[in-house]
Amino acid sequence: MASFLLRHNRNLFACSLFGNKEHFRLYFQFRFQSLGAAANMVHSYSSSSGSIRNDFTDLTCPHSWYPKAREKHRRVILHVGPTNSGKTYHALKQLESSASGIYCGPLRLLAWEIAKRLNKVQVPCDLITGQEREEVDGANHKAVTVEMADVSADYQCAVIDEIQMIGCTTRGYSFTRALLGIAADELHLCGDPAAVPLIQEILKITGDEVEVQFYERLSPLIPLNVPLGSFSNIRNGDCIVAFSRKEIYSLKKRIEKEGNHLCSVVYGSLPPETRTRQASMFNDASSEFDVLVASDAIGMGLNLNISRIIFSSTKKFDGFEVRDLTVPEIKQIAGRAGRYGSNFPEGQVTCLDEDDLPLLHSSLNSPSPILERAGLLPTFDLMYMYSRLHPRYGFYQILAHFLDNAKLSENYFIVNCDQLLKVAAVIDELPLGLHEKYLFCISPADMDDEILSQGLTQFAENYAKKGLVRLREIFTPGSLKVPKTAGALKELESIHKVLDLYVWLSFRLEESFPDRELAASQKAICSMLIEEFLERLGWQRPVARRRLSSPKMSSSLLSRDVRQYL
Ligand SMILES: Nc1ncnc2c1ncn2[C@@H]1O[C@H](COP(=O)(O)OP(=O)(O)OP(=O)(O)O)[C@@H](O)[C@H]1O
Ligand SMILES: [Mg+2]
Repeated sequence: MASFLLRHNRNLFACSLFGNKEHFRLYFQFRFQSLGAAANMVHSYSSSSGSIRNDFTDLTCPHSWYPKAREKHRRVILHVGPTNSGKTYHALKQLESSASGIYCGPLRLLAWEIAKRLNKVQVPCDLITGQEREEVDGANHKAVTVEMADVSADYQCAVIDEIQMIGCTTRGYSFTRALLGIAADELHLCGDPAAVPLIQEILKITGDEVEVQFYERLSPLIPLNVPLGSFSNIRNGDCIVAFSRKEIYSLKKRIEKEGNHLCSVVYGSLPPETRTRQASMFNDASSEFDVLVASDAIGMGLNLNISRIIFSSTKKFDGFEVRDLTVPEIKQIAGRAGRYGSNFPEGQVTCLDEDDLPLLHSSLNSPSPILERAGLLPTFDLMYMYSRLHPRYGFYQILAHFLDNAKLSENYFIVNCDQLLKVAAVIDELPLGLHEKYLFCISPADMDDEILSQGLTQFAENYAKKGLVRLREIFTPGSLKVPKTAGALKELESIHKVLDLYVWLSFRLEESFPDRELAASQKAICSMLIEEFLERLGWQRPVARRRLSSPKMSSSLLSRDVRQYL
């Protein structure tokens, strides 16, 4: 029975994640309600049109996918205003004082920050992300990344942070799911005022009660009229923002060569635990790492001890083209300077290049464009029901059909599914059930990363062959080394992502990916080696400040296939 369900149920990971019978029971209840809701939707569609039956691509009523939330009359409070205006702070106050609750954030770093904060004020809080599960005794609260929001549980209070990400072209659907699906008496949404009209429009149909609270910035943010000038003008508390790994490392080297500062670095593809430690070192006034070089990975909600943001450029490559930063991007990033309660009561913002100043100034003075639509992805249940009508279709065809034929109301768009389609194209020939294919497709695998794509393919192939994937089949004995070049560093980051993917799969297909602990320990070694590289890079003070010593590695290396990249 259990293995059957593993093969067919998208939300089962919630059961293996929370792992008890009660959740199993709730899960079934939810699942059948959900299927029932979708079936009703189909029925009403066919009866109203008379001609089209079983149109599972009708996504015009996504609120009806979440019957548990629809049973509630939710009080929804929108906390909106500029960055650093106390939006999250006020929502968290409500969460802290509630008997049970959930915080959903866009970043693992934010979920970690909130879990730590709640536990510190004696509100036991679990931390759940796609790859972590830290349970605290007696916890009735959870801090999660938004993808992990549990729409089958009942909460007194819920917070969805950075709600404007509902318009994100890739992750928007997770925010929509949380917005429509979380069954809470009180739902607090924090973010940019640009999201207000859309949220109000979407929630008109749910019967929820919506109120809006506006906030003002708590400490001043001053756009400077002059660029940085010489690197000798860098000072304690500065954060330089750059948009490529190469530039981040070159800036770190350049600043450290001047001899007065040490730089922490934070960027998206660093292991999250490394990012957290780098950010903590920078935040710690007693540490020697007093300057931060970061990508826009710092741009959301984080509270860092930054006095001045310096944009190395106001253009970035977004995967398709080099384009100007948008108004919300500039405001979010600049908003990290001079956080209320930090070491710097006033924030400043400038650029390296004088030519970038006009865009910086105009963006800081402009409102973000009003959000028009929220992201959506067809649920697994809908795709499953559609697949039963077309048993010969692979997952790729099913997904492509939904993308081409989905009917949407004007408040929604279907998110960019390029990554899902890339994975589907690779695994569709394997003898896997639809749910298993779906899982591999939504896993955190960037198919443009060659090592990661190869890791995912090997996991899927081994799983299809034997139903069991031992990490040692993918990794062979050997030794990971401290990278010596930027290229080797990038490869180690990718290896970390392969291990991360194993851990992610182990939470969803628990019996088939049994080596979670081994994968987690290898991830930790990767992070330590990367951190060692970061410490060795650039100018160093003579005193060893190493906080982490690399353990002797006995075994664990990538198999021949992946090792060729080392
Ligand atoms: N009333 C308050 N008393 C004490 N500290 C506060 C108060 N309001 C906000 N803060 C602190 O100010 C900082 C910024 O607040 P918060 O993170 O809530 O801002 P925000 O509006 O959510 O910003 P962002 O848009 O960047 O997420 C945080 O460190 C928070 O703890
Ligand atoms: Mg916030």
